[in-house]
Amino acid sequence: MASIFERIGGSEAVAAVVDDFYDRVLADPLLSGFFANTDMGKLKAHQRSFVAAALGGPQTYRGKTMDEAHAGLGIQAEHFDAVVGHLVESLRKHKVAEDVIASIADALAPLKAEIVPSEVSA
Ligand code: HEM
Repeated sequence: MASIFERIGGSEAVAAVVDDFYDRVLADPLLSGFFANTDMGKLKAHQRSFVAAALGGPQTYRGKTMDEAHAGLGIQAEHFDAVVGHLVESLRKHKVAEDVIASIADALAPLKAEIVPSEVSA
């Protein structure tokens, strides 16, 4: 059974999706502010890491946990959903099949709880 990575079309197709996704996130006024102080190299790495998480690829990232990396940034559910929405649009643009897109969205869903702080009432 082909991996999601293979079903998208391998590294070239994935690179094209990452570029398109990156442009969409930066062009979205809801999201661009989060990355205002992030340099471009780091931002590219961020989008690759996001796509890698979506593809369930080998976990090569050895940095902070997702909740440590995003603590204090004020990321809300709507921001997480908007980022996932841009990825879905990029995948559609590159003619990825809808069932593959659905698997990708499923793979990202569990990260939402780590990245969006829960609303704990004081
Ligand atoms: C599956 C979802 C995501 C993954 C896998 C992911 C991954 C990462 C990683 C690996 C880092 C770097 C941590 C470090 O410096 O050690 C990071 C930082 C960051 N992430 Fe995410 N992220 C995700 C979702 C989001 C979302 C939804 C937003 C905002 C809308 C966001 C905004 C940021 C920002 C602003 C930083 C700090 C960048 C900087 O250092 O300037 N991330 N993320």
